[in-house]
Amino acid sequence: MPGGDQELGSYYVGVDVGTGSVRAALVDQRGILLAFADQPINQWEPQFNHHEQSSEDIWVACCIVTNKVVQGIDLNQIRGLGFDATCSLVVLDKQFHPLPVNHEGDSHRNIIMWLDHRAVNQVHRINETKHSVLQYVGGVMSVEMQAPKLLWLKENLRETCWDKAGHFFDLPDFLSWKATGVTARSLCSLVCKWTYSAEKGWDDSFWKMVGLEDLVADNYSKIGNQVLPPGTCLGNGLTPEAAKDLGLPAGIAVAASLIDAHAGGLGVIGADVRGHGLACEGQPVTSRLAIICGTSSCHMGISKNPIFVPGVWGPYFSAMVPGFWLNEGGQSVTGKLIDHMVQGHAAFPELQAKATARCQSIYAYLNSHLDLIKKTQPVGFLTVDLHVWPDFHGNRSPLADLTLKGMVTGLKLSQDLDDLAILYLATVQAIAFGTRLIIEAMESAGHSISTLFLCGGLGKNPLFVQMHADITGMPVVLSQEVESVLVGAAILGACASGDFASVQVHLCFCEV
Ligand SMILES: Nc1ncnc2c1ncn2[C@@H]1O[C@H](COP(=O)(O)OP(=O)(O)O)[C@@H](O)[C@H]1O
Ligand SMILES: O=C(CO)[C@H](O)[C@H](O)COP(=O)(O)O
Repeated sequence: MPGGDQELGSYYVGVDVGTGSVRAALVDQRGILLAFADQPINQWEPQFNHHEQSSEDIWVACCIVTNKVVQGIDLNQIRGLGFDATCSLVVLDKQFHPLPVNHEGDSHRNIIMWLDHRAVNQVHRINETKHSVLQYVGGVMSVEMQAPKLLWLKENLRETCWDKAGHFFDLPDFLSWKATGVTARSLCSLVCKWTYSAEKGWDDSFWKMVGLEDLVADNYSKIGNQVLPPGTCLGNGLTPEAAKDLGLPAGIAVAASLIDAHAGGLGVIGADVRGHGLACEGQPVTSRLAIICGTSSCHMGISKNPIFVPGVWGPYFSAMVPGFWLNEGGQSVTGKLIDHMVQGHAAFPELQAKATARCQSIYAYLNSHLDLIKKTQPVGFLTVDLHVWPDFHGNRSPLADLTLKGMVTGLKLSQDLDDLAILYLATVQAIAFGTRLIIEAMESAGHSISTLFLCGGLGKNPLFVQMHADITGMPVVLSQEVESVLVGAAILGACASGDFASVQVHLCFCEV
């Protein structure tokens, strides 16, 4: 965060709500992380492909982690707060109380998560309209976006949810509302998940054509009719009530939010890499692809002019870096797929026992086990006759086909730890090949990508990083600060405070 004229000793708090946990960090004016805390969050899967969370649970987790990271510091030094979160749909009634998004009527579960695929029929009908807004989501709307989920609620929970609803928020916007009482939405969420255009606003004809004309009738008050760029200071800042919950001073600046992948992208893509001897030094920022790898992977590439990439979301104007167009490729399950493959294997209990005995994570153990069994060949060759197709939850990009399923070929009768390690390797390789397909699609449409900037939980796995470098043939740059998504969130708070005019960041890097 260069160029600020703020006093030394100013701090910013970033809060990152991922799929599996909430994290907070205290960050100083150089972008250095001084304190970190995390807290797991609940998920419910009441039926196959229905994934739900609770906005109350998530707020409580935000409060726990924020209170922890500011312990022991002078609260007067905290100047700003920024949130990022997954793009899940939060439903509240007209008095801002949670409404159920399920047939059981459990209003605690008031979030349809981003990876929920209940609205298959609805998204199919939306895509059949071939409406022009679909050009800006790669030509095909994803079931993971908000319009199909809203239509599902209208068609399936009319009385218990739809008719009572007063506010539909993207999760990042719910958090900024909860902190400030301001219902303005971030340009990032509305552009990327709700079909809003930064240049033209809402398109009434789309909502009318898909059967959601009621949202137009009340001038979009339920889904947002005040839209602000990420990093804009909201209202009068942190309310006294939210300040008490979070353990922060009332009135500090709170920023309009970002979706989590976009915060990660912001945390790494504009980095000043001078002096580290990196191959990308001197190359334009548009040659960088930020990949944010957690439960899912998101591939964020920016351009000066709009680029239409079939099967890749966008182009979205100013949704991540102001003044640039964004294309967002993605794989719906990556970390979740690796966990699924490893935890479902017959040798998983043995793996857990052996990793625990060595005080290692299961992934560190598996990586060293692969090194043991690879003999003289490079580790990647262990999978010459075992292959995984990774679309266990459909394909987000570039095929944009939610009906696709996963596949494993080359299985044998044995199920020992060697087999588990090799299956894990094949899964990681399949995910990296998916990234390569996304890059190829982006390049055929006009992007020119030469370096990958990787962050998120999977960035902590050296095998995952190395396979991405080997399979794409591109250098992978990692931030020395592994929690880049949190740095992105804190940058928002720093901008909202007025201490910084831009969202650029200085970090240290190493190259794979
Ligand atoms: N140290 C690590 N080594 C290997 N994998 C890791 C490590 N830490 C996290 N992961 C993997 O990263 C994924 C979660 O990443 P994270 O960014 O925390 O997700 P989310 O933001 O979706 O909650 C999980 O699949 C987990 O197994
Ligand atoms: O759609 C997305 C971003 O546009 C993400 O996939 C979604 O927000 C989940 O993120 P994560 O895998 O980090 O939990």
